[in-house]
Amino acid sequence: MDRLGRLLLLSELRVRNAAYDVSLSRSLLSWKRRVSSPVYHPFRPSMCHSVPVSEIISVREEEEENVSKQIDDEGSWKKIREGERKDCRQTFTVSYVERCRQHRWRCAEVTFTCPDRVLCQSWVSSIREQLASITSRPKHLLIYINPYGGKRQGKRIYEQKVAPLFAHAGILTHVIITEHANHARDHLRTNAELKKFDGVVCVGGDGMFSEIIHGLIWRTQINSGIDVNCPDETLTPCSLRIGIIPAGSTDCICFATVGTNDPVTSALHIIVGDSQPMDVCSVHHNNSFLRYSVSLLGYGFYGDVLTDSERKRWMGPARYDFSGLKMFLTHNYYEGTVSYLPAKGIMGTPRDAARCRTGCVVCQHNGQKAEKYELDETSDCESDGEWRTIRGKFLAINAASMSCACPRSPKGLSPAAHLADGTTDLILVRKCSRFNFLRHLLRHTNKDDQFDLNFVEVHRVVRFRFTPRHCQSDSDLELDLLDNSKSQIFSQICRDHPACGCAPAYSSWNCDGDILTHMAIDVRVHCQLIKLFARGIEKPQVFEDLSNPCAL
Ligand SMILES: CCCCCCCCCCCCC/C=C/[C@@H](O)[C@H](COP(=O)(O)O)NC(=O)CCCCCCCCCCCCCCC
Ligand SMILES: Nc1ncnc2c1ncn2[C@@H]1O[C@H](COP(=O)(O)OP(=O)(O)O)[C@@H](O)[C@H]1O
Ligand SMILES: [Ca+2]
Repeated sequence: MDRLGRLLLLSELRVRNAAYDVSLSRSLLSWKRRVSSPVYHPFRPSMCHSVPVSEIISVREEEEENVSKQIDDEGSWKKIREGERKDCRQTFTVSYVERCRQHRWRCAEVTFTCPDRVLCQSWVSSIREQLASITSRPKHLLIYINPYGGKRQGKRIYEQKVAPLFAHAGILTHVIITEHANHARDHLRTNAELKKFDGVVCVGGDGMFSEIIHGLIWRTQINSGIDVNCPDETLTPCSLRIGIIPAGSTDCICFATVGTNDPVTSALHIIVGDSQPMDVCSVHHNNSFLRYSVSLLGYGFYGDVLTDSERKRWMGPARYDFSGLKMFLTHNYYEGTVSYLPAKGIMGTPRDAARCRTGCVVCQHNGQKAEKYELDETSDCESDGEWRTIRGKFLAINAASMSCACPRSPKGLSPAAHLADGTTDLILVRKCSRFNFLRHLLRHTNKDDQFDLNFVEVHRVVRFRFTPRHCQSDSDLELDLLDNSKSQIFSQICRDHPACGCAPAYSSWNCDGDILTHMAIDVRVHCQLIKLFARGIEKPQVFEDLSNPCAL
């Protein structure tokens, strides 16, 4: 009955036949073992537990079987029908989030036995009331499943691991199994009745997530009358949150926002109604819109790996390792010009030791700053800054709008990048020996700093442009994918015959796992344009007991 954490209910109930003092406040459900002597028992299992109300999944009432029976006149047990005995003991079971190793969440349960039915109902209705007052929880979700993503397990993962949890939490779902590429994107753009839903969930990989954001962002801009072809437009943030059930090959967006690629953990973050804002880059070519990106925009190495791996989809996720090794050995470099606008007046640098974690203050600070710039039309943050230009030969040009942590590289391409700070980390890897490039790559997998090498530089930017060296005229810029792949095939042959001395002129951009059809691009970061059902990676709970009010 109050907002100050005072108790709504306090009763003596039983858990596994032991007496507990159970209390409910607006924020916490706690149960503490009653002890006759205050002597400390070092070997007794933890006697006090508490669960934030925000992490309760559901509560259900059930009659306790053995107490609802009684011996009849002939001396045998008979079951009593509901309502026959007012004092029959009742139980209620609370399902809640339990944290396991490596950021995994599981659904745990505790059953409380009440001395009578009235008290049991009072507990169940009080907990339900508290849950109903959490307005951030989704009630109706639109779900897209890519049956061909990753190891082709999307449908099975959803049906076996996720659907039962959503049903348990009372979430209604509308499920669409995609029949072709861009099915989800086009459905979101035009057909989906979005007003009916509190969120969209994709079951698949980064490519599938990309489809969802393209559908949602496009629809939101059209509804607000925004010209998506103009790179200088301020985009309208999407109101619907997006959930990711990982069932793809890299799943870096899920890994970098949750800390693990685990369908149950993701489903639980959706159920509890988490919200994590995220930056989105818009990619334009000559004032026409190409794509959005949230994780990696990579030219050179990662572009070539993706182009090569697309032909090996049948290999599943292993295609990236195979093509990665092949492109490492091929060792192509590309000439071009990169211009960028450094992020000014923001907190954080790409070489920070601190990481973007749940409730990140850097994201909050920079997010508020970006919002202020957008409200104040007289100050244009971009004209305040100064463009810088770098010309050179690069093995890789990567823009990481977030860490891009994934199981292959748990710290990611840019370990200190932030999910929602309105910037992207531009990483330039200049032409170097194979040995040095390997050193750089290996450092993605160990504690050493992958930027601490004299052929690597990294800049935190809000906008950048790239022009490949041989792209001087418009017709060159419009080289299509076919020409590009042809040039790669010929250059591959030339590479194999060093006498020719011809190196490939062009790579392609890998945009969140999609190949772009143009090389000359203009990229701008839009701070916190979308929201996910996630909370960022949680900091390890070292002093868990101290944060537990029962322990104090
Ligand atoms: C020697 C080991 C080097 C390991 C280097 C690992 C760096 C990994 C950084 C990964 C960044 C991933 C960014 C996300 C990209 C995704 O959007 C996108 C699409 O994902 P989806 O298929 O789930 O839809 N995925 C990708 O573009 C895949 C990129 C994966 C690159 C793997 C590269 C492996 C490199 C292996 C080099 C081997 C050299 C060995 C020499 C002895
Ligand atoms: N039913 C479908 N058939 C074929 N391709 C699809 C289908 N649904 C989605 N796609 C496409 O498959 C691509 C890869 O999907 P994704 O779920 O990211 O898996 P992966 O991580 O293995 O690449 C995406 O670009 C998406 O557009
Ligand atoms: Ca960012």
